[in-house]
Amino acid sequence: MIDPYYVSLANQASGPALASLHYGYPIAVFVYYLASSAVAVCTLQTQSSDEGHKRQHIIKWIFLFGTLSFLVQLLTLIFQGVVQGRFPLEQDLTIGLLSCILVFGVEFAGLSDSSNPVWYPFVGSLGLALIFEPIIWMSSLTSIPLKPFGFVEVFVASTGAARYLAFALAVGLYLEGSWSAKKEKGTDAERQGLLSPDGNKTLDGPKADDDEAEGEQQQNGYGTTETSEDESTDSNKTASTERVEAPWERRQREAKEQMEKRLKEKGNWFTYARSFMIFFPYIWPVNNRPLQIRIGLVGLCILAMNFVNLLIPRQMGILMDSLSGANKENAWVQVLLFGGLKLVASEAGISLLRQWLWIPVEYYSYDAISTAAYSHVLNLSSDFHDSKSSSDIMMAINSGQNISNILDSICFRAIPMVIDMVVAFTYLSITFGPYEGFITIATSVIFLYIATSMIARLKMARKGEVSAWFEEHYVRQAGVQGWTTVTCFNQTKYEESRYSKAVRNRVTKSQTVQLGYILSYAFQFLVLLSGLLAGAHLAVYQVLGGRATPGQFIMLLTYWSQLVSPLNFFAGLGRSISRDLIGAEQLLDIMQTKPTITDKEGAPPLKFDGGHVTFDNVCFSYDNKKEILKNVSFTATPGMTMAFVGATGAGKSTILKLLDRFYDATKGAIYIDEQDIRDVNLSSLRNQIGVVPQAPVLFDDTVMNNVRYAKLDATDEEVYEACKAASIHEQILGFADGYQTRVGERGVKLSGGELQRVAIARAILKRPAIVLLDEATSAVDTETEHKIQEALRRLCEGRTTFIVAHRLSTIMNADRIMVVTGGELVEEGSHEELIQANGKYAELWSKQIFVKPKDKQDSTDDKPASKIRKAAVIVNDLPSETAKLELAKVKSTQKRITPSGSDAGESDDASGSEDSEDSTDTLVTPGLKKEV
Ligand SMILES: Nc1ncnc2c1ncn2[C@@H]1O[C@H](COP(=O)(O)OP(=O)(O)OP(=O)(O)O)[C@@H](O)[C@H]1O
Repeated sequence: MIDPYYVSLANQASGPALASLHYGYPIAVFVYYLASSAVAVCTLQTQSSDEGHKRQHIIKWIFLFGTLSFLVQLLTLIFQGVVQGRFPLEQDLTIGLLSCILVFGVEFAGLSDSSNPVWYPFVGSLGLALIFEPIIWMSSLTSIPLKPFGFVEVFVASTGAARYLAFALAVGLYLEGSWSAKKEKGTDAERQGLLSPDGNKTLDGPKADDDEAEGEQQQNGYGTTETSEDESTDSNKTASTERVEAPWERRQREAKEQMEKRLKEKGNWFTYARSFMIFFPYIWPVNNRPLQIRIGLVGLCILAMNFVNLLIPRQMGILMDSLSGANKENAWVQVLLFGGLKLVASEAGISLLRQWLWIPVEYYSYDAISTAAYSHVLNLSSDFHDSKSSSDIMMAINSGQNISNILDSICFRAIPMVIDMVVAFTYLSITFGPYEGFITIATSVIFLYIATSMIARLKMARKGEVSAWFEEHYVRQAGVQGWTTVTCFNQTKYEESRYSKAVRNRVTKSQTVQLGYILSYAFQFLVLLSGLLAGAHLAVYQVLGGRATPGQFIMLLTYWSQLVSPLNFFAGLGRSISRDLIGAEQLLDIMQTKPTITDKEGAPPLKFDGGHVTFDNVCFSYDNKKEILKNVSFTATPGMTMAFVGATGAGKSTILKLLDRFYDATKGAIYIDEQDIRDVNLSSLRNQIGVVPQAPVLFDDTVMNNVRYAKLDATDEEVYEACKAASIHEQILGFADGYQTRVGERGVKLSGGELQRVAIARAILKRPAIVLLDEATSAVDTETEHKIQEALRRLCEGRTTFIVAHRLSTIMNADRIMVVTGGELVEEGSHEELIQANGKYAELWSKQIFVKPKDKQDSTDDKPASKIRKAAVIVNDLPSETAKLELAKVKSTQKRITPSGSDAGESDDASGSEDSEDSTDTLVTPGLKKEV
């Protein structure tokens, strides 16, 4: 048997065909491996959740064996070279073997790192090896005369043959494993009945098993009593020790899940990346020719920079040679050229030009993305804003920067760096021969491999650090924000110790991470240093042999120093792109969300004609599951005041939200002056509606600007008039800076009553045609309430008004009162009519007017009367005369309906109301339409 390597050893010049085979073999395997792995990653095959191949372990060791066999052959070659004094060794063969060690070593590492690899890159590499190796043998046999075998030759030949057999075995094992896995799958599926025991149709085999297991778990889990005590204790333990997910972790997890979900939907990275094309008009200045020209020039600058990066080390070499006399160049001219090149490459050269060209483009995209995202968010509907926290939305809008970062990383850093590296590799290979090129590539590959795996290992530690950092931040923020609570409960010491613990925790974690990074950098540096030393030795060897000049040696060193930063950059590129993608994903998610409340195409503006409002069989659900409003129908004539009362959560505020089109009815329709509000222009509808919400939110601005927000072009006089009408003018003048007083965040510097009156002033300034009051008089004292009612009376005068109220005394004069229960209108009528009807409203009314009968009964013996009276005042704010009158009405109605006067509590209530007489305050006049 003749081994090709032996034959090659025997011949220094193996011919161009064999030489190209020696180079071509590892290159073909490596290119195939890289390309097929890239395809596997891009088409998401690496994310498969199948079980790993059962022969993976053994195939992995075969790869290691193959790698070692190349190493053994190389060592034998060196050994033989030393013994026979044949140096330099045959270049093609040596580099071929070195490259094979590198390529199969990388594949071995890849196989070791993944528990469920995509197989075709590995199996295909083995297939290529099985094709190439016999061709190399044949080629050697035909191009080289045979020589007799010695021990070394037999050893080398056996090693090659063993590798070939091992590779063939690996392919066989792979095929056998896949085939038997398929068979098992089939058998499992065949063994499964068409119906599972619980009657559900069985899905595919393993999944069905899982489902069954899950089913069993469920049977023994929630809702059963069979769990043993130990188990339940264990599960309790787990629940109590489970760490609560921090908001930032949740945000990141959700964005990552969203990204993975979308990736799966899209099927591969290419279509996934295409969904980001939505941002294209914000990144590429579509209609801006000057900016487009700038982008073109930036591209030229990048290419020029690549060229200068190539020239500088070369020029340095030439300068050195001119100094040492190795060439005949004028050293002065060369040093000038060198200086010129350095200047061109410096921050004051091409870089300056590139940045100057780029700045307007960069700000164009920031401007375009941020404004578009902000405007999109403002135009999204209530369902979106209800489902997202404001901080999440804020973060997403800021994520526009992430998209620019990705482009910046790829276009301005990755591509030029790849060009730099390819040029360096080619230039070094040409100047110092292919060995030097090989050393450069090998060092780069090993460096990248080590750096990326170290970064991956540090990921957990880094996550812990970020988590600790956020915790520190939250503890600090909670302490400062909740200072009043901390001080009231005298917990300063507790907060101090909590904070110092959080800081200590963070510092410890940061130290671990920092140490990890330092060690990782040291290790990466060692790899680069080894490569540099190997390359430098080789170069020295070449210089001493007269095949290169000292200047070229200097050039080599300069190139190496230029390689370090691209390599570091590439090691972290994957991580930074995936981080930016997660950020961009949040923005993409928002930009792809369509508003649910939109104008119909060509919707006309609302033609207002008095404010006739009709709800026609309106049904509504927030989540399409629970029905919140059920067949709500009513009509409000122009100028009418309509009140909604009922238990909390009954759906009162929802009715107002539908009218203002924060949501659309799921069934039925709402008409204003006989126009379906869905058919008119949204802006014109909202122009006609003024809302005074339960908890008005003011901007952190002056009182003047806050009121003027309702009508941006209102004069100061108009604002004063509105504030006078809202009975707040005098009070504002009493503030330190009058109308220029800042109200603080969300209006915290104003009292509840002031806040509500400013909100009313705003609504008055807007002069709406329809007024919506959602609990506009809650949580204020009687005196203030009186003022607010006064203001409201002016606001509602002559306008169709809808009021939601819990304190019935504030709406008893409304034209029509609707009682809402569980999303349905159960009663309607005026106050008098509803009392007469003695239904739900009368029940609510008597509860409010007769003030806590049960408490009173329970407590009369052991509680001081003053306390009882105080409790009464809070709810029953009718004056004694009115209270007596109302009481008489309710009592007479009850007597009429239940002549026996069966409810003893009611009569007790009556006496209770007597008690409250002297405690009731001045008349709270709702004063809307009717006087009591
Ligand atoms: N944005 C929302 N998403 C989902 N459900 C909601 C939303 N807003 C309100 N709900 C639910 O709808 C129901 C009715 O709410 P609504 O605010 O209309 O009640 P309400 O009668 O005005 O109560 P209250 O008197 O306490 O203000 C409640 O069960 C509430 O939990």
